[in-house]
Amino acid sequence: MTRLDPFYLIVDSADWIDRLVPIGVNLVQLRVKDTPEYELRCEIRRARETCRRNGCRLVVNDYWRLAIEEGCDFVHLGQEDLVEADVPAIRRAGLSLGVSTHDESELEAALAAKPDYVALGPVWPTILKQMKWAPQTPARIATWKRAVGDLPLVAIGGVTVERLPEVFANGADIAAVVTDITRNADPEARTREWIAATRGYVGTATRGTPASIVGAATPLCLPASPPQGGRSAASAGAPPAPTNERG
Ligand SMILES: Cc1ncc(COP(=O)(O)OP(=O)(O)O)c(N)n1
Ligand SMILES: Cc1ncsc1CCOP(=O)(O)O
Repeated sequence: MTRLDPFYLIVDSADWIDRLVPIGVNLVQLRVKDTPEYELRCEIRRARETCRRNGCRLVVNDYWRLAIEEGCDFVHLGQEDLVEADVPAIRRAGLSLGVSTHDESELEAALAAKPDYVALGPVWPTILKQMKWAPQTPARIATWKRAVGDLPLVAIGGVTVERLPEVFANGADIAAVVTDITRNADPEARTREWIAATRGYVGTATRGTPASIVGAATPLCLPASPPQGGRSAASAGAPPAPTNERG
């Protein structure tokens, strides 16, 4: 069991990971949308190598098959992804699992999958994406923490450095962030602020397998270009990938 860092950065490219992880990020999610598989595989591979070099845990959002194939050790699934995913296969491959929740029935479904963390969101309004759910409010973090007990609880949605004391005071173990960093005028400086503001909360969340023991190094991809014959070099010789790689 390793500790999950209380600062959980979520970004949409390996470029962001190259830029921010070396500053001292210990837990990062690659959340890429609407990208062809060959590019995704390259993004995951680059992200994984940067994280490996910097001792950072990499969580791959949605694409659990690619995460397994690329030797990653942590995936995040939303509720729809969870229904479609082969959770036993994820576990057999040794990956840890985080799951999104927005209401009680989703929490029940998430807990049934025996995840390594549960995420609650959006705690505050978010500008990242349209949400079907009203903001949960910080008080709801406390309700969720009572329900999940020792399981690490991630608070997500509208979280800023200034809101961190409220996030942790209500029982979250981990605060996840996108736009407070990526849309800041100085993302590097904001990342440093996040790191400083979360150090006092290190040591509460402990699920997951050490990154260092999972997956072997594989070559990085060349800059994204469509593979010959529609398959990436990494897939050549491997069994045909399912048409829908999304977890
Ligand atoms: C830590 C964390 N929490 C929640 C989410 C949202 O996941 P999901 O519900 O699958 O929505 P998308 O990210 O796919 O838009 C997350 N990615 N990470
Ligand atoms: C992906 C996601 N799921 C719940 S809230 C959210 C967005 C988080 O982004 P931000 O930190 O910018 O509000």
